[in-house]
Amino acid sequence: MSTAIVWFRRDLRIADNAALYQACADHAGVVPLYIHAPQEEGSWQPGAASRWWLHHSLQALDTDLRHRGGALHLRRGASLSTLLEVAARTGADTVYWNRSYEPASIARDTQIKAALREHGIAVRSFSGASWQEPWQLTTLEGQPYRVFTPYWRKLRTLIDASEPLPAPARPPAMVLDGGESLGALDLLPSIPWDGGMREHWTPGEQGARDALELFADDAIGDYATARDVPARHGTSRLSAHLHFGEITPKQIHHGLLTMLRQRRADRSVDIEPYLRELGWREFAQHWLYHFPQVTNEHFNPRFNGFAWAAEDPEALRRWQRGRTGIPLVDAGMRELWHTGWMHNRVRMVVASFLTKNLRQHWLHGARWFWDTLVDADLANNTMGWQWVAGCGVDAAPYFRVFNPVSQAQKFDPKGVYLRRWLPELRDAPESTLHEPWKDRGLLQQTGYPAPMIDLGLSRQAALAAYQASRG
Ligand SMILES: Cc1cc2nc3c(=O)[nH]c(=O)nc-3n(C[C@H](O)[C@H](O)[C@H](O)COP(=O)(O)OP(=O)(O)OC[C@H]3O[C@@H](n4cnc5c(N)ncnc54)[C@H](O)[C@@H]3O)c2cc1C
Repeated sequence: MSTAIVWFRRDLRIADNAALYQACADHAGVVPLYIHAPQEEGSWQPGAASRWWLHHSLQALDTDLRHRGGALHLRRGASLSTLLEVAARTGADTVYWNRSYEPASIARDTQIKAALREHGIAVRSFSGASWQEPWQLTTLEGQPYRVFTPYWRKLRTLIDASEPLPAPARPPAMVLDGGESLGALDLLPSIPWDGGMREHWTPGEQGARDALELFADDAIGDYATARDVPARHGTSRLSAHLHFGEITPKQIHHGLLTMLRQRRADRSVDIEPYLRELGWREFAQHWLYHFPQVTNEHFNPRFNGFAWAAEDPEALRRWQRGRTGIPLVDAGMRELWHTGWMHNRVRMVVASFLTKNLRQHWLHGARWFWDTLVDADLANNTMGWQWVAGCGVDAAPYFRVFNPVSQAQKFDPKGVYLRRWLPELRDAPESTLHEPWKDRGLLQQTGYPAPMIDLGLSRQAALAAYQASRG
């Protein structure tokens, strides 16, 4: 009887899992294994919110495997020695995995593949949760893409809505004793600050499917406009599920079309704007694959001489806590703290405020997001921060400084989002809600802070710094 190990990593699902599917087809015994080895993720080890999600996602995967007569074998320690040990114990002759594309994972997996082969153990790796491998698309000149639109045009021609792989017909039924308990991985916070996350999220494959159904029922119809309204549940909220590989773009595409066919007499729903956003995710992976240094360095070297302000711990603290005195910035930062997620438009606004009005280096923001986002993703987060800061790929020009007041007036005119996250301003009249500093009495009564910085003057200072850095 031949035995294989399926090494789960960022693919915590059973359906549309090529590694699992193939291992179950080719081997009588299959050991589903997860190795907790955060030290192998370089300088970007998972933050607190990601660890919380991971705990629950592993639990969900284990439950699903148990329903099929298997169990997730949990270990911690170095991946290579653990794989060798589990292979020796079970007699496994092949290790299966789905690829991850972050620089540290690529380096580690290359090494592990070679070492396993030296030990006579075969390795079969499969495409991760993406439409294309990040190295597959190139420009006509054979170069990586640096502009999204042509990248997406090309990628779109390669995407079809074919059916994703089902769960394996013969499930992995091999149960090993002697692993770690989930609790022993120490992923949950010791102080219970995770109530808001529990309220908002259901990690795991079923949670991802439910989120997709909700999106198909409620929001896909007017996604193109509603996606910019932070008070609405107008986006799919699938980012963390995608990051942990609980669902794939292929499943989303096929699933949406199927659900729309089943539920709607009206066939006119256009899912293209949504697919395009998934394209940004893939563009980020492509970019990070070709330019791995960007996690810590400006992509545009012109910014190497930029005069970022000195690190200001007090300013950073006010931004992190949502006490800047600028309502949309504070609402977003508090949404993040409470739920582990922030609406995309508000992410752009808070990032612009930090990197332009406060002129703090984008890495300070990227690190905070890394620790607090349930969807913290090295490619997307790095691209998002560098894009807003102006130094990234296909980035917003530096002089585009988001004005948090006009953004709130445009996308949250009645202040529904602001009132939701800023209890101090819940009863503020619409006339002053967006600029509460215009009513000193309101600030005194409510304790909401005065703005920590003048938006107009700080914008001018940022633009002057940018001009100076260009020489
Ligand atoms: C400063 C900043 C930091 C960000 N950090 C992250 C991060 O760590 N992880 C993360 O997943 N996204 C990040 N984003 C991108 C985006 O904000 C989130 O993907 C989105 O808000 C997630 O919500 P959703 O799933 O409802 O999105 P939807 O609008 O439903 O989009 C569907 C999916 O498309 C992908 N997507 C959408 N917008 C983008 C984008 N701009 N760039 C890349 N992929 C995108 C995501 O996988 C998302 O789940 C960041 C954006 C900014 C401006």
